[in-house]
Amino acid sequence: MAKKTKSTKEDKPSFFSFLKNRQTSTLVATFLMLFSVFLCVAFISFFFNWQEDQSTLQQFTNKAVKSNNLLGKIGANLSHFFIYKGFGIAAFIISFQIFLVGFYVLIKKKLSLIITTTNWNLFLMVLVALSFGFLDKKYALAAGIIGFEINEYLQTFIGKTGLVITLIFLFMAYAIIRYKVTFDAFIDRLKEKRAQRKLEALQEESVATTNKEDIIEEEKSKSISLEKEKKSEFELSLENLKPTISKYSDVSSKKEEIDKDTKNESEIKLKVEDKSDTKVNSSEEKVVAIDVEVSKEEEHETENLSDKIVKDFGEFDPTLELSNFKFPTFNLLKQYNESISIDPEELEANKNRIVDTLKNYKIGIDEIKATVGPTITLYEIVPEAGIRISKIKNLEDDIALSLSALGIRIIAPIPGKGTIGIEVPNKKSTIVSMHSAISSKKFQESQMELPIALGKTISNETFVVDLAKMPHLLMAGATGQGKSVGLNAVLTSLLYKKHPAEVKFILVDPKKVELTLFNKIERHYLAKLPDTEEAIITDTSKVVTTLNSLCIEMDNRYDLLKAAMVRNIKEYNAKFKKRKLNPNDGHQFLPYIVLVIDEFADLIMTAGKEVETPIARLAQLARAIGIHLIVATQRPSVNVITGIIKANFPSRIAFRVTSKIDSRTILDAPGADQLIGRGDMLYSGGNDILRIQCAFVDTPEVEKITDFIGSQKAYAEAYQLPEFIGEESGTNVDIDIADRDKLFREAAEIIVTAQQGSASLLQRKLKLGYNRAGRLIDQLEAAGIVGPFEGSKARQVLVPDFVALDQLLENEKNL
Ligand SMILES: Nc1ncnc2c1ncn2[C@@H]1O[C@H](COP(=O)(O)OP(=O)(O)OP(=O)(O)O)[C@@H](O)[C@H]1O
Repeated sequence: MAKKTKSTKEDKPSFFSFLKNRQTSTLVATFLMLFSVFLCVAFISFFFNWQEDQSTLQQFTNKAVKSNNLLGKIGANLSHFFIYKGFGIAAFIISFQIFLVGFYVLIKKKLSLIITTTNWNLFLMVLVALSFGFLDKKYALAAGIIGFEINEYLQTFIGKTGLVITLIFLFMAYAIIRYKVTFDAFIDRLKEKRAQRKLEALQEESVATTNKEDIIEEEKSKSISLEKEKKSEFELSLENLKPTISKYSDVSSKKEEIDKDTKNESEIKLKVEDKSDTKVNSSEEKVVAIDVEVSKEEEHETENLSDKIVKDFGEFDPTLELSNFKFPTFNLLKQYNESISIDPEELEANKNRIVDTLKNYKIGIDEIKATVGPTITLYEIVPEAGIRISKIKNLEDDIALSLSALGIRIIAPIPGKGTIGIEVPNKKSTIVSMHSAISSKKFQESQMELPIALGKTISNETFVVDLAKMPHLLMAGATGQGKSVGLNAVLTSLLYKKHPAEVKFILVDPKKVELTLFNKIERHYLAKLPDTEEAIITDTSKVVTTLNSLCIEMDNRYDLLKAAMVRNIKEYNAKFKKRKLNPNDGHQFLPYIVLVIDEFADLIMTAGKEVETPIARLAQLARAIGIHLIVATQRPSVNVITGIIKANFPSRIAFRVTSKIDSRTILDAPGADQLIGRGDMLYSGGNDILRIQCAFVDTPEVEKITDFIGSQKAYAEAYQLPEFIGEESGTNVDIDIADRDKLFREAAEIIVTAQQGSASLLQRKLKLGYNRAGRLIDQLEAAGIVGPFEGSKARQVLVPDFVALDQLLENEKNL
């Protein structure tokens, strides 16, 4: 059937079947090619003579009229028809196409190809005519009437710009569809050129190292593959009607050709590899190719979870809850006239007295220099050569007596200077205001953790110390010498520098009146025990509970530090801010806690060891976890400031005391008995003793500051300290299993896991109120899971693991 159809098709005489005859086809081809030459010549001649020939066009048959066109009247008329009336310059494409058709016929190209190229060239001709028509009218001949008219027509519809865009599109469409010009092809061509250049360069070098051969090989394969692509593209454009399979077979055959061609190029490599086979030159070493496999780099994450959280949410900001908190302003503090008045007469008189007195003891002076401070003037003496300092030191009291002035202190020698200092009080002392201390650059710019502006030194410099470094402070002084003012100066400094989120105070004030003003800032800055009304502690029994609670807080904080694997609160908070500690594991930002105890002697008198033990424990251990103690006392006797306390309070402040013994108790040195009072103090930070005039802050100023802070938005409640259950709350009563808390099992597991029997742990982990956590601990004790109450220490856990816990609870049920 198929066969039949085929034969009928073949039998039907085709329009172009005469071309099958080789003679006719050659004839037609020659005619077409010559005709195209004829047209081309006529067209060229037309451009030079068209104006003169215009009149001859109508008189085609008139022999008398001659045409200037090289090809006579026929040439002129044909040119007029194709160029003037037709497509202008683009008419040359017709001449070219006719030549091409003739050529294709001659070489027996397929008819389909002839038709396709003809169509494309006609399309191109219209496009070119259109483009020329776009030019000015004076170039009308370039576009021909058809080009011009189509142009005019289109311009009325899409305007000039529209036409330009359309033309660009049509030209691109022509190039893309006909020649397959694509962006990829363009890139490939560039690559091909580059590869070719590299190949040439490498060949020039002709260094036969294996490495380079590989590169050449690579480049070659690249160039081959590119060439392949190029060839196949070319095939496609010419024979785009060919079935795909034939195209592939072509490519493979071409590949072989290419391989042959490129054989020379790969000569360098072949030489190296063939060495062993040919054995032409035995002296040449055998090169064994080595296949190097580079192990893949392990992938690494550039950021961990905490970095990601910090990136997304920023660092943790502890001040966020009270982000609008405003620090107290300077104008809340009173300003005094603080310019130190130097009275030359006074200076001269004092100098003479010093010189005369020393002369009495046969001590000659080489030099004397005076430094005037706010309360005292320091006279620095350089004794004559040969005078032993110990002599002056021994005469200290006598000299002071001879100078017959209150508050004289002799420093022999001034540490690090080799001079002798004699401090003589000024007749007119100057008040050092808290304003000047707080507003000083030194304080404002300090980067300390807990900066305190204590006052001014003899050289009138603001004295700023870091409480966090102290780490605890002992303050002593007889009544009315400026202790309370000193405490207020410490607290005020911290209020001016630290956000409520960063520091919390626990204030113990047995006198009940000194620190009451700070009640106003309870929810900002104070810490207190749960379920207590007043944050400021005035009751001795509560002091004991608070101290023990603080010990629990200390233990809890140490646990947190341990879990966070850091050594101190600063590192811990930095880690927490960087979101490296998970709040779900109980981690939280830890504020510094400053415990201030006024009238410590009173406490020791009433509570004795009960107070001393936790204070000593805190003083010994609390520095790393941000709990700092400031203890003030009127009576610095040895039974108040015991050895164990003294040992843990390296920083001490002594206001004026009544006896040398007291001075020795507090400072381990005399001098405090020689002070003049009213804030005149000695500060010992370990080795040196400095004389400082304490900054003066009056009660109305403190009131203004606390009012200023108190009027601002506060936290919902004061900072909660962990509850401490006194011994009396420990229970031995058996609690009925049925009455147990629902969370009993969970609580037991937490306690066993942590191996630490504390109510605060349960509070944290189970998010419970203190009372419920306390009850749970009682129940756990009754069940024999935790041991009895042990004071400030966490209870012992009696069950080592879950297996033992399960067993214990199972046994209970069977009872
Ligand atoms: N730094 C100072 N500058 C000037 N005057 C001061 C200074 N410190 C204290 N004073 C004066 O001394 C008086 C008593 O001070 P303060 O109340 O601090 O004494 P105190 O040691 O606390 O006494 P007490 O132990 O009896 O409470 C103040 O009212 C003030 O006039």
